[in-house]
Amino acid sequence: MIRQVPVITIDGPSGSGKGTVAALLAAKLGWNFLDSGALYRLLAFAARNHGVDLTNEEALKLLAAHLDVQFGASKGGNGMQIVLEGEDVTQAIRNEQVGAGASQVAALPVVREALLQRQKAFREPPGLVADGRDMGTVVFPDAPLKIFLTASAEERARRRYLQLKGKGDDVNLASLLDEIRARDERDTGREVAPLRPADDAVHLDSTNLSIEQVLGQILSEVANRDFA
Ligand SMILES: Nc1ncnc2c1ncn2[C@@H]1O[C@H](COP(=O)(O)OP(=O)(O)OP(=O)(O)O)[C@@H](O)[C@H]1O
Ligand SMILES: Nc1ccn([C@H]2C[C@H](O)[C@@H](COP(=O)(O)O)O2)c(=O)n1
Repeated sequence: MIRQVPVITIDGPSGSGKGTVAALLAAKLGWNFLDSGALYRLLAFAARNHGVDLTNEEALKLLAAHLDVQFGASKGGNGMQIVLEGEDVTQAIRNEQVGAGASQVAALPVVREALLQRQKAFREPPGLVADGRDMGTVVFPDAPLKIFLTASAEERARRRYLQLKGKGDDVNLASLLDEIRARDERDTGREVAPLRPADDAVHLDSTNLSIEQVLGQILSEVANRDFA
């Protein structure tokens, strides 16, 4: 029997910590890493650069199909560098405005279809850790381990506040909580590939867990499975 390249999916709402934990897990296992949210963020960012309206489905479909992006190791070697049309946008795509735009374009079926193969192509030996909203339900439904990572909206807003404040951004906790709730509503309420746990997902609530504790619990799940 031919074995498929193994995939571990980590889905969940914004700020639950899935990106952080997925990157650490991929590094620990020596596997590839897909930050699928970055693709939607890149599309929203590129649309703004090209003056494309976020409701213009035809233009977005074209832009998504031809997105000129490279993912590589960051110069320090401890993260990912994202280059869009020759420009390093690693930090520029990480604000809440781009996140909201990403959530808006992600609700369009033509956009999701245009980005689907690009995501599947990350499935390369020896394995893949993929984080997002529909990794376990749509993109890699046969993944042998699926995690659904959550945390309370208040805790997620607090984390985002600390993260952005740490970068020197001028942020307001109440506004961040509103933005997180609005994004949750859009991501869970859309018709196509909504944020929801796969039927066979392992649920993890990280509200009262440190990053190390979350990683430890996922590694226990990995140890219980045969990924050879
Ligand atoms: N368990 C945790 N405890 C405390 N802080 C955490 C925890 N997990 C993640 N964080 C911090 O919360 C912030 C958001 O985490 P991260 O970007 O990984 O979330 P995310 O779910 O990938 O969000 P998004 O979907 O918006 O990209 C980061 O600053 C990260 O260091
Ligand atoms: N698999 C995915 C990943 C992301 N999105 C959308 C919804 C999010 O609000 C937005 C930004 O994602 P983030 O970088 O915050 O994880 O992109 C999606 O629909 N499906």
